[in-house]
Amino acid sequence: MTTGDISKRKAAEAAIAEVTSGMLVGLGTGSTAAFAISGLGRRIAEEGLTITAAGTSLATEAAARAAGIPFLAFDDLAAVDLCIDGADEIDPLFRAIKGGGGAMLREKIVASAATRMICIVDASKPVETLSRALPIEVLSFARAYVEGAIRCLGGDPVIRPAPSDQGNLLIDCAFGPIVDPEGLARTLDAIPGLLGHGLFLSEIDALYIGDETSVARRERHD
Ligand SMILES: O=C(CO)[C@H](O)[C@H](O)COP(=O)(O)O
Repeated sequence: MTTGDISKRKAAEAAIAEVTSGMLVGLGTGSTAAFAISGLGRRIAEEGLTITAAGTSLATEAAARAAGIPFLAFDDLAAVDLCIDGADEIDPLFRAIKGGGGAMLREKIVASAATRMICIVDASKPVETLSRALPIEVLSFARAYVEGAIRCLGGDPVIRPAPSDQGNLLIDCAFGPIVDPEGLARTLDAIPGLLGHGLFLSEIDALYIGDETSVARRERHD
């Protein structure tokens, strides 16, 4: 296991300690969330933990089912007790870029439905200013229009070769340092045909940062 994997696993293992029987747990997508899924499967087998899960991608659903975690159909999801998910970058105000795995649309729905969201990352993810390319999900019919709108905003759109779980286009948009994430999110939310983006600005309540030997836990204090 790489150093990064050890760090991700430490963050995930610390976060799943917050899960208690009876919860509906939103499970994220990606390599860090995968450690949370396997850890919850282990707790179900060893401790008799009883939970139901909702997933943020088809890959997560398959992994959860393989781990023995009872799963709710996505379109039956209305409210989630606790969401546990990774991030690609997160700033000191708990504003994050997600969607490296292309799952940010479902991730945003699950996070928004959650009473509490925990973000689990390794030490490479915290940044002062969000700046990595921002993933967006786009209706194929609106591709040229949305690409043009992104360029007008100073972004450089690059289409991914594979579509989203919903069959839509995934486009990474490099904006450079994002100094006003709230303003950019408002602008993106208003573009017709743009179905979702990876800016998570208010959803995250707690952050677990793992490294090789320890985990730092921080709570959001608004
Ligand atoms: O947003 C995501 C997937 O859409 C992931 O949480 C994000 O890409 C982090 O992935 P990893 O845990 O593999 O570093």
